[in-house]
Amino acid sequence: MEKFVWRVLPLLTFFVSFIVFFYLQDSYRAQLHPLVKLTQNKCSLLHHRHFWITSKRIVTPQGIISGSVEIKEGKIISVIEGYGKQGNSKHEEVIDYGDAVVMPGLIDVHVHLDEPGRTAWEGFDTGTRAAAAGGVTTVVDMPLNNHPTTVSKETLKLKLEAAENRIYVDVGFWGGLIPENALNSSILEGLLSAGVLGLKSFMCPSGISDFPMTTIHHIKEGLSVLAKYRRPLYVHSEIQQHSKKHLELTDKGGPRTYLTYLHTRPPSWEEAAIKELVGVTKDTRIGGPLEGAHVHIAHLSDSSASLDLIKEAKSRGDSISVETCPHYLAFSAEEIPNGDTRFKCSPPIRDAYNKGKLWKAVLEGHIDLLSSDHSPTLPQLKLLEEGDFLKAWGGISSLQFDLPVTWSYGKKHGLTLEQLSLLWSKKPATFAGIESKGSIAVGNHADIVVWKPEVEFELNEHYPVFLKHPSLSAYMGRRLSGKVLETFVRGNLVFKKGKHAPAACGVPILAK
Ligand SMILES: NC(=O)NC(NC(N)=O)C(=O)[O-]
Ligand SMILES: [Zn+2]
Ligand SMILES: [Zn+2]
Repeated sequence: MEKFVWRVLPLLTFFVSFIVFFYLQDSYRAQLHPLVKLTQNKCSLLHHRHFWITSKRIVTPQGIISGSVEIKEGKIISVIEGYGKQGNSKHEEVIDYGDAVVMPGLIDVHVHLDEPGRTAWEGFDTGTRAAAAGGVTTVVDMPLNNHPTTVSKETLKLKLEAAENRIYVDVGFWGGLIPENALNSSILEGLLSAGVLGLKSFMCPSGISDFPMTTIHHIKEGLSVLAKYRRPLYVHSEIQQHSKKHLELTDKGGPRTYLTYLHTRPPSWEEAAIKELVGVTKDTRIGGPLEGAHVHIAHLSDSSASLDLIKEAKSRGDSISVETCPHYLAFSAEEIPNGDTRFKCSPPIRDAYNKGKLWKAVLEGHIDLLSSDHSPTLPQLKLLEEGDFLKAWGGISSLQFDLPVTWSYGKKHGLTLEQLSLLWSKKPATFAGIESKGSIAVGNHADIVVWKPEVEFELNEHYPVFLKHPSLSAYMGRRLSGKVLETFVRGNLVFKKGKHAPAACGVPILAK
């Protein structure tokens, strides 16, 4: 027995010290170099910091090439022609994507993440996981629906605290322009100095009590501060045109009928707002009193008079731009089923004729960029059971599907991959002032989506949707083409084959 103990004991001691040594070494490393450990092991599903991506279809500012992109420490350091080729720095890992499309990650500048305060509606964690799964590598968060709203440097700080270690893609922030801060330039300057990328205001009630609407007078005040910072004003451009009495008279068959809702918010609301705005944007021209300021029209739905006003202002040299959203390009009023409040948004989805004209404007370059206006809520506030279009929350949930939806509907209208990339990456980057993103070019962040435009899938209950409330999305049940395979944010592989990287390593983007 004693002999046996003497034989086993050294072996046992060896094993125990072996385990203790590795345990201690690991925790020692973790304490000394937490960032190094995080970067190498958790931020990315790929453990290389210097590698190549090669594909037969890479969307670059010079067109689609068959070639390779070299990525080092989160940045693009070279782009060369020739599938499978490596430049001077050979011997690095090469990821071969064959004929899958390699494109700049999408930049969605109009997203309501609702945190802090209404995390039950969405949140930084769920919203940015959904973004990563959809090839969206940057989102810019709206200043409302979160509580409190982002209208001062103090409330921006709450946003930043809530976002810490919880964002899977990079996130910028819009600040809110409301009557209170419009009349107090020191609050606005504080908010802009704290790093919001620009301001957002509403010309009609926002549906959120601590985000009151602004008149054109407040907007002028806001623009004079923004001119100094050379940052844009983002405007929900609708002005209420008639009384409640009038709304009742135009009731087209009760609150469950989509036409009833459509008639409560006619295109004349958008036209009235844009008319007032272009009266002010003339001062943004070079040499004008508001030079440096810029007005951006949120979610344009009317492709007639409103669009003409914007085109005229642009041709006169005003600093103005406009976006529309996938839901105005995918759906038309005629096809919205009675009571299906998933489709309620403001301004409303209009008829098929309007949609056709909107596509034409997109393809001809009159609409500068696309954004989701992802604005979820709780299922009970969407009134899915009741189906009351007048009382339900207005907002469409779509963040994860920006790419396949735009592609599926756009390709029928002749949308090219280069146009898709301009509308979803380059133009939004320029508008938001984040020039280090938005294109596959040397020196830029390696924010990349790898996807297969030809692969079709059905958005059914088996599809992995990462949004907080998948059932709210108007796209559920649709068959789409364009499957996202992998997403890189600053060289970190944050999403692959339905899985996210273990740690949320997105960073806040603050203007300087
Ligand atoms: N409070 C909101 O989120 N409003 C949004 N609602 C929509 N679009 O229906 C918006 O951007 O106007
Ligand atoms: Zn809006
Ligand atoms: Zn919105």
